[in-house]
Amino acid sequence: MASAQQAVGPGTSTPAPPPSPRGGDDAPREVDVLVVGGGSAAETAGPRAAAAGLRVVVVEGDLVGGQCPFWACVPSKALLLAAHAHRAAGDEDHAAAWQVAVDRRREATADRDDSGKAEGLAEAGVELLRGWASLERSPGGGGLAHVRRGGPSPEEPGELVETLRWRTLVVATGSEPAVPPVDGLDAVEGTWTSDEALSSDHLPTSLLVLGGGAVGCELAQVYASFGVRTTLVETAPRLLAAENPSVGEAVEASLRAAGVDVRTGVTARRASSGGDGVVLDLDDGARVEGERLLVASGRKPRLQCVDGLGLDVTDAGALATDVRYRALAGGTPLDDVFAVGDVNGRAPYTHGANYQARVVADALLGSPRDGDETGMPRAVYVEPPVLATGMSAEAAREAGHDVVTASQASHDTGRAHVERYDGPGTVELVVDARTGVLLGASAVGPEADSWGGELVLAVRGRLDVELLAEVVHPFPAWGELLLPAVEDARDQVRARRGEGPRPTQGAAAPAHTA
Ligand SMILES: Cc1cc2nc3c(=O)[nH]c(=O)nc-3n(C[C@H](O)[C@H](O)[C@H](O)COP(=O)(O)OP(=O)(O)OC[C@H]3O[C@@H](n4cnc5c(N)ncnc54)[C@H](O)[C@@H]3O)c2cc1C
Ligand SMILES: NC(=O)c1ccc[n+]([C@@H]2O[C@H](COP(=O)([O-])OP(=O)(O)OC[C@H]3O[C@@H](n4cnc5c(N)ncnc54)[C@H](O)[C@@H]3O)[C@@H](O)[C@H]2O)c1
Repeated sequence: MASAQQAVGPGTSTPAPPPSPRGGDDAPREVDVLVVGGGSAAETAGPRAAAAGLRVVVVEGDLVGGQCPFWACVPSKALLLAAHAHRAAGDEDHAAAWQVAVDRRREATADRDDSGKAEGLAEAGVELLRGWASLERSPGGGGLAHVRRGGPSPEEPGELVETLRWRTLVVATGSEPAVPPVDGLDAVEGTWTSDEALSSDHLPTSLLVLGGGAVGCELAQVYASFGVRTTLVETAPRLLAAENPSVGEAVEASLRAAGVDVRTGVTARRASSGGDGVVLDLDDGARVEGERLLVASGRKPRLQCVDGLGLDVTDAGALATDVRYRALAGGTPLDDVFAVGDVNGRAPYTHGANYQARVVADALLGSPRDGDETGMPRAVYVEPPVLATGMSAEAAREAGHDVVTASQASHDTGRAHVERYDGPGTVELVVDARTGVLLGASAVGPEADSWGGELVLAVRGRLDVELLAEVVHPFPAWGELLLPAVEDARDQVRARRGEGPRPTQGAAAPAHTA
């Protein structure tokens, strides 16, 4: 397997805030808040705590900013936008368009120069210490952090540069690609994780994508759009399998339209070198090949630095936390150890990390509160994009809700008529049949990542379909799509209550009329 990202960075602390005091000549420096991992979560929590006068140190072994700006969200979105534009232009010069995309990706990621991010922390009064941390916790609370520098990863951290004493610890170490149990995978040349797929300048002739989650779907659409013969293999019966089925169906149609050979309901069993480069044997007897194999089969939290702290770990391998993101030990929340972002596995998105970090910052400032992730959005930036929030219908039923669902095709509204949109996409609502409260929703359609924000608010606000049916959207905005589905759900809820549907005033206008 290709190596993970290289250790980068000048290898020095960013000089800004005054150094924290030492406890004595040889005693470690003391800090109020130690944040391990300088990604999205740290960039949110650190400055908030420092602004309140706390001595905050962020320890980062790689790039300040973490995954999102350099290896994940930003480069993937830069490539996706370039890919959508290239497809829309109908241009056949894939090599030239790929070069434009790579240039845009470089610009968007500042060529992986994190100095601006480091300066941002310094300006916010946060001390940055570059290196890999390993941790100890004292029986009475607080503990030590040993920071080593020069090695490529927490497993090979390099020389000890400093030991700090912390009062409160925020573990924000993110996640790394998980390697699936596929025979022979380790021995095969030409495998990529998303890191390589988002940093390579090379446009392969063919690509195998293992996994049909967000990474697999987004990157399959990117590479196929630039003429790469792309095959995607997914174990589940559909893509984005945790969402309502209409999501996976629409995304599959989009990927197929971009030329991706989508194979769902099959598992890769064996990988070997041969053919175009890499060969995968699937459990349905088929054999597929590609110049590169992108392993996009999930990520696992990075827990190396907390080895030995006795913290609880979930079945999914994440740090267990309570609703205030306090780490648990023996089932009990610790007041001096928090875990935020991908490392706790609760909401593995940049906005999830940022939200949790805001909640933790409030606790650090003496105003603890529970986090509430109801309505946490899940977006996938294929074209047309996906926006899902709250529970899928299946998850709601499993949680014990009596559910009604209602849907509306994205091409069946005035805006679609104006834009001549006849592509895939559906809005689907998941409503509690007893209360009429919107439990969840998914939307696939043009700009759904933007107008679907209204569904996030509705789920987070626990709004009911009676109220939602009174919300008026401007004509001809995409948001008008919601009304027919909302009215359908409302009428189903009324019927369940024995109220019967009430005729709707000015009911959903025929799709293509003003
Ligand atoms: C390909 C891809 C695309 C994505 N696209 C999106 C998207 O469009 N939108 C979205 O919301 N989310 C997206 N995500 C998810 C998003 O990137 C993560 O949820 C987010 O970056 C998590 O932030 P974090 O702060 O928890 O961790 P990270 O950003 O991973 O930061 C953790 C940091 O900790 C450091 N670290 C680890 N161990 C130690 C240690 N012992 N000592 C010192 N430092 C350490 C690491 O070097 C790393 O920099 C994407 C993910 C991938 C893989
Ligand atoms: N737009 C976004 O917000 C965005 C974009 C990309 C990634 N992310 C985040 O990054 C993380 C990782 O995403 P991901 O897509 O890698 O993981 P994922 O867990 O969402 O999806 C992995 C998929 O791989 C499949 N799979 C596993 N082993 C397989 C095998 N042997 N053969 C065939 N299929 C197999 C699984 O069934 C699953 O559907 C997630 O937390 C995701 O939310 C977010």
